[in-house]
Amino acid sequence: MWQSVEEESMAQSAYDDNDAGLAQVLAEVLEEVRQSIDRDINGADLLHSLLSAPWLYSLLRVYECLVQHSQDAPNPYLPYSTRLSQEITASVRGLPAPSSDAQELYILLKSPHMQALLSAHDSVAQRDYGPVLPPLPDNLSDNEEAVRIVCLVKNKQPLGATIRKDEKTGNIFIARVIHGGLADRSGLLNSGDKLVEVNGQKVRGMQPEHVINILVRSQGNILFKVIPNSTQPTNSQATLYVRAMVDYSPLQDPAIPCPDVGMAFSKGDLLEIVDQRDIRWWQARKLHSASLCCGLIPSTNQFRHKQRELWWSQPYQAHTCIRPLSADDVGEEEITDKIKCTETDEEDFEFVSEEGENGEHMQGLYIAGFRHSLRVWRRKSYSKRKPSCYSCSISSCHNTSANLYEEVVHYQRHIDDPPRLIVLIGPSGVGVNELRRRLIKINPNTYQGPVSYTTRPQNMGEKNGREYHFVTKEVFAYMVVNHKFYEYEEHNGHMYGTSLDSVKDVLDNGKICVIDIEPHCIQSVRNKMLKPYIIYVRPPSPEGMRQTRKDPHFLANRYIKRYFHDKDFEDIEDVSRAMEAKYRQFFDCVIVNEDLQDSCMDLFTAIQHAQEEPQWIPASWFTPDRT
Ligand SMILES: Nc1ncnc2c1ncn2[C@@H]1O[C@H](COP(=O)(O)OP(=O)(O)OP(=O)(O)O)[C@@H](O)[C@H]1O
Repeated sequence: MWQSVEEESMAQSAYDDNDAGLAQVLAEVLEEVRQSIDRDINGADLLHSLLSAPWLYSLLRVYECLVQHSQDAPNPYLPYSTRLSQEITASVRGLPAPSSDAQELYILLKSPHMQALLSAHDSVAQRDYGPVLPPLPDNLSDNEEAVRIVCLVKNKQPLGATIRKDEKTGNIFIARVIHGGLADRSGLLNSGDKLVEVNGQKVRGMQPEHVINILVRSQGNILFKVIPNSTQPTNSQATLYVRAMVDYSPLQDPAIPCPDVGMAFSKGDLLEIVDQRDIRWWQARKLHSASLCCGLIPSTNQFRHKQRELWWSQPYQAHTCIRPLSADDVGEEEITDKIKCTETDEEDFEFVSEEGENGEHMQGLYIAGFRHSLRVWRRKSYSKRKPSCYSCSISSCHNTSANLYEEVVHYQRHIDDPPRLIVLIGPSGVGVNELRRRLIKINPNTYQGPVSYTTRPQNMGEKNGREYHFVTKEVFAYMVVNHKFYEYEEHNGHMYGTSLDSVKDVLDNGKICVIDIEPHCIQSVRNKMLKPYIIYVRPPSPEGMRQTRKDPHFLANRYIKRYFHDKDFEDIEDVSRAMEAKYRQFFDCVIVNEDLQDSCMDLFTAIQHAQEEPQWIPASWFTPDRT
């Protein structure tokens, strides 16, 4: 704190002035009177004897003690900041040699405008801005002891609670209080509380819609009379973090008890589940979302409910926010399931069942592709391909995962852990190979690809274990049957495959293994050992592709190169859209490959991020035993 020399001396004198006692003043007056006696002034003698009287000095000492005490001890009745200011000034006064900063603080706090400001603050802070509750009615009978009167001030936020009606008794209950909502934050309304009155109107026997109308029409304060639920279930379960595996929209879910408090989410969203007390409907919020208020999401029990076929046989009925609930309604058997994505799509089913099936089945189902060796085939195959996962509608692709959610944990790779596997995915032609190739070329000591297996004969100049592991058909078949490959296929009568062990070899050598795979192979590499970080390479718009892919060409077959055509760009965009719709829940990162240099930088940054910063990974990959 800076202070001029002049200010400093003023501060010192102000401090000294306040310190001068009355005794000093009296001593000076006494001296004056003594001089008056010498000058023979009438009455001076009398005044001198009066002022020198010991009792006067005793009185003065008592007075000074009282003054000192009142200055040192802050007034307990003063409001907080004024009192604090007094405490500080008293402490400074008590210092034998206060520093210049302490003196400046003293002057500041003693200045009239600062005291006025503190006083204004205290008077505002002391004012009660809460609503004034009306007095309790006098005529409350003895058996109404447990009644709670709750007054909430209506604002633009929803109440954050739902109600239900017990059809047998006509009673209205608070069905659910949403975490982070107005009712929850008040702490005064709980699920199971019986609603007796709203704004003086008895609600028993009313339809829930009618009660809602009363609430909607109310202005300002809303007065609830409730009988608290004495058996409040405690939320003992810890917060659960999950990744959504499907898209969900409460507005299209006929089974949700109240679509208005439902929370929509998309595949890949990270959700924080804060309340699982209701076995069918959990309360969750999206991670990194600005809103603290939770929403209802279907629980995994709801999803797996055995009666879900029942729902499909029933006509769709739009639900209002308030659903009358009969006593029977609470029975689990009555609740119908509603997750649209449980619908079995034959083609889709075929697609996911691939994992874990035996080799022959896999072969018959799907032709995997090796981007680095057989991309020609894949490009051709898009145009020939029958409607499959790439072209089916988004809704029919909901069944990619058998689960609604995947539990996740925040994971920070330990320095001694092997690097995470880096997986690149993208529609053929988007530039996955180009990016991977450049990454490895720039830093071959850090990045490496796995060596694949093949049954084709070894060419001149090739070395076993460098270009390929050259194996017999029998060995290859044995490896297929034993699920050694995460990807394999036949080309020109020869088999090609990449094994999980080849990937592990690279990782065990401390290098970052970078692979590019077809998306349907994701599940083959998603495991605890490899902890893959999946990067999706997305094409820019067709116009962006056109601008950046003027010169590049791709191999139209093994020997002939051809330039991209407009149709290629449209195809790439279509395939990309379908791929994302089906698999985006598995993507950890998305890179739009427009400018090649920028994309290389993005890829490099993403890989660094994956290896060095905390990431959400499936809980099943986590090893808790590391300290
Ligand atoms: N951002 C880019 N700008 C310009 N050209 C690019 C870009 N990305 C890739 N290319 C070029 O596009 C062509 C196709 O790229 P690449 O072979 O990597 O595709 P791919 O996704 O691996 O598909 P496939 O597996 O079918 O080959 C190559 O000639 C490559 O150099």
